[in-house]
Amino acid sequence: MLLFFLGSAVVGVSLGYIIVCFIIPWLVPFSGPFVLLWHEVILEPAMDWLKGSSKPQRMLSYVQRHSKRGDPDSVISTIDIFCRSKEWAMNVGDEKGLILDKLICEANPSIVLELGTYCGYSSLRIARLLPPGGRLFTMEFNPAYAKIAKQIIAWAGLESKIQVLEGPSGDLIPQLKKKHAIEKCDIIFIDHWKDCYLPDTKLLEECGLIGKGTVLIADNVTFPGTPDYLEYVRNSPHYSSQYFKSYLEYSKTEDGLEKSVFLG
Ligand SMILES: C[S@@+](CC[C@H](N)C(=O)[O-])C[C@H]1O[C@@H](n2cnc3c(N)ncnc32)[C@H](O)[C@@H]1O
Ligand SMILES: [Mg+2]
Repeated sequence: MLLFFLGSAVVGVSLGYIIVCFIIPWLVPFSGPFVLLWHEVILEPAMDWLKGSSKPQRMLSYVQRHSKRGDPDSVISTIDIFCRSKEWAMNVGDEKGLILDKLICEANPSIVLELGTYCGYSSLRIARLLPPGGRLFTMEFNPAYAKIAKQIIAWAGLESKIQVLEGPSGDLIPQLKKKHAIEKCDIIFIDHWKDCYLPDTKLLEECGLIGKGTVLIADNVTFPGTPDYLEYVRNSPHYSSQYFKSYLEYSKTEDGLEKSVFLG
């Protein structure tokens, strides 16, 4: 009887070990829902509990230990290394990031608005490519994320180009013209919660912040997906829209960016 229990325990522990160490890591890169479930719902809370810190705090500390201060490219690649080798995070990431870089360079924007800052990864990607005098306004409603983003931005030396606006986009967008003297946005990078893409686009239109030539770049239009937003920009006579296929950040699941130019 004792032998039977001991044998079952050994088999159970071995099976658990194989699942945790081999099967899950093998599955994770291939399945989008699995990436989010494993990293955000299981691994992140476990790491928070074990380390007594949050993932953004661990990312900041990794950046401060491994990147060159004042060098945005070094900070960006250090965050990518952290996310590929340590902990997945919801940055636009290195693969879609290259597409984003190209779209920013093509538009040569003076005023960029970003919806969804998180730790400031995409803010750095965008701001480092702005022409002299160019400014990025980025909105974040989670104060803990905004605090880390400001520290990462300062570490990269880009604080003079980036203004982190704290609060819900729905409240901040109507204040942009008066409070920040913005006439219209040249580029809007949309990367906050997916059900906000469409209402915030319509709000930006109502507030006159989208004008002829404004380029909307929306992340994660395939995964997790933004069907109502895509339906709107792809069928509206006011937009010319194009899909850029890529992969969900730090994974092998298909995702992409949608570029939509406002035609007036
Ligand atoms: C996917 S993350 C942004 C990632 C970032 N753009 C990057 O690539 O590095 C989305 C962020 O948007 C924030 N967020 C979601 N909905 C928001 C809203 N309505 N207003 C302001 N921030 C929002 C979340 O707290 C989260 O930090
Ligand atoms: Mg995203």
